[in-house]
Amino acid sequence: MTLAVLTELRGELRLDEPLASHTTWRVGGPARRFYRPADAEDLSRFLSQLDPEEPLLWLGLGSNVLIDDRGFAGTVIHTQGCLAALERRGETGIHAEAGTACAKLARFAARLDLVGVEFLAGIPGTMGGALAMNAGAWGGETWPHVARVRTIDRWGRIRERGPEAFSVGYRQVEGPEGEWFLDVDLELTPGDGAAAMARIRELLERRAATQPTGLPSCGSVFRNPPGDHAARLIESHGLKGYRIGGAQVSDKHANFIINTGGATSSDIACLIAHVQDAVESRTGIRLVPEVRRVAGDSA
Ligand SMILES: Cc1cc2nc3c(=O)[nH]c(=O)nc-3n(C[C@H](O)[C@H](O)[C@H](O)COP(=O)(O)OP(=O)(O)OC[C@H]3O[C@@H](n4cnc5c(N)ncnc54)[C@H](O)[C@@H]3O)c2cc1C
Ligand SMILES: NC(=O)C1=CN([C@@H]2O[C@H](COP(=O)(O)OP(=O)(O)OC[C@H]3O[C@@H](n4cnc5c(N)ncnc54)[C@H](OP(=O)(O)O)[C@@H]3O)[C@@H](O)[C@H]2O)C=CC1
Ligand SMILES: C=C(O[C@H]1[C@H](O)[C@@H](CO)O[C@H](OP(=O)(O)OP(=O)(O)OC[C@H]2O[C@@H](n3ccc(=O)[nH]c3=O)[C@H](O)[C@@H]2O)[C@@H]1NC(C)=O)C(=O)O
Repeated sequence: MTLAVLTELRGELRLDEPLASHTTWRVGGPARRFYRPADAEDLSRFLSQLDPEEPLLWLGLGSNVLIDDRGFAGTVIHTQGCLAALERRGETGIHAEAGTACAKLARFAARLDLVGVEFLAGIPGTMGGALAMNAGAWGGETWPHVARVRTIDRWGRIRERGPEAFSVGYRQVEGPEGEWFLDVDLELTPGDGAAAMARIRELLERRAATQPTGLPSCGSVFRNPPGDHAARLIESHGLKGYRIGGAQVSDKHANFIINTGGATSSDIACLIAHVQDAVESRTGIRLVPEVRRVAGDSA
C-alpha cells in the first residue's frame, strides 16, 4: 500500500505506533500503520483505499490480545474512544458503536432503567471486543442481548446482520469471514435502574476481591475446561507466583498473568506455554488460551 493513495480521510493515521500503550498487558511492538477513524463513513473510505493484501488487525482496548514484541506488520484499526456513539433506540433498545466502553454502556443502560447488562461494567474493553469474544461474567454474556449488528469488510462495505448469522458459544464467536463489528443494537429488559446500579457496584466489589484488577493483565489467560476452573488447576500445581522474566502468575488469581513491569510479549508467551505443559503433564488437560495471539506478520 502506498500512503499517497489514501485521500479525503478525516481520521488519524499514525506510523510505527507502539502497541504496548494500546494493550492492558502493556506489551507489543509497533504497528506499521495505526488508524483511528473519525466515524463509520470515514472508516469505510479508509478501508476501500487499502491494498486488499494488507494485513488488518482490529483493536479495541487491547484487553484480550498478546501482541508480538516485533509488532504488527500491517494496519491496526483502533476503535477505542473513537467510533464510540452510544444512544437509546426506542423504549428498550441501545445502539452502541464498536469503540464504546463496556463499562460506559452498563451504566448508560442502568440509568435508562434497562437491565441485564450489569456484568459488562467490570469488563475492561469495547463493545466490538465484547462481540468478538462473547464477553461474559457472573452468568451474563454479550450475545443474548444482541438484536442486530452492522459489520464492515476490508473493502469498506457495510452489512446489517442478525444474531442468527453467528455461531456463539463460551468465549467463542464465529461469523461471516472477513467482517468486523461496526456497531450493535442491543434489546434489553425494562427494570429497576437503581437496583441495576447497586448490582454493578456489588459485581465490581466481587471482582476487586478476587481478581488483580489494578495490575496490567489480560484477565483470564485460559478458558475454563468443561466442568473445572483453569485457576484451580494452575493453583493446585503450585504455579501461583511463578515467573518468567517480568511475567508472573498472579498470587491473587491463578488464571491471571501479570506484567510486573518490564515484561516482554515473549516472557508472557513462555509463561503461558510453561503453565500449559505443567498442567498437562499431571492432568492430561491442555489449557486453551482465551487471549488471542497476534504474530508479527499476521492479522
Ligand atoms: C482485568 C481484566 C478483567 C477481565 N474480565 C473479563 C471478564 O470478566 N469476562 C470476559 O469475557 N473478559 C474479561 N476480560 C478480557 C477482555 O476484557 C474481554 O475479552 C474484552 O471483551 C476484550 O475487549 P477489547 O475491546 O479490549 O478487545 P481487544 O483485546 O482489543 O480484541 C480482542 C479480540 O477481538 C477482536 N476485535 C476487537 N474489536 C473488534 C471489532 N470491532 N470487530 C471484530 N473483532 C474485533 C480483536 O481483533 C481481537 O481478536 C478481562 C480483561 C482484563 C484485563
Ligand atoms: N483500562 C484498563 O487498562 C483496565 C481497566 N480495568 C477495570 O475495568 C473496568 C472498565 O475499564 P475500562 O474499559 O478501561 O473503562 P473505564 O473505567 O475507562 O470506563 C469507561 C467509561 O465508562 C464510564 N464509567 C466508568 N466508571 C464509571 C463510574 N464509576 N461512573 C460513571 N461512569 C463510569 C466513563 O464514561 P464517561 O466517559 O462518560 O465518564 C468512562 O469513560 C474498570 O473497573 C477498570 O478499573 C481493569 C484492568 C485494566
Ligand atoms: C476474567 C475473565 O472472566 C472470568 C469472570 O470474570 C469470572 C466471574 O464471572 O468467571 C470466570 O473466572 P473463574 O472461572 O476463574 O471464576 P472465579 O470465580 O474467579 O474462580 C472460580 C473458582 O476457581 C478457583 N480458583 C480461583 C482463583 C484461584 O487463584 N485459585 C482457584 O483455585 C476457586 O475454586 C473458585 O471458586 C471468568 N473466566 C473464564 C475463563 O471464564 C476473563 O474472561 O478474562
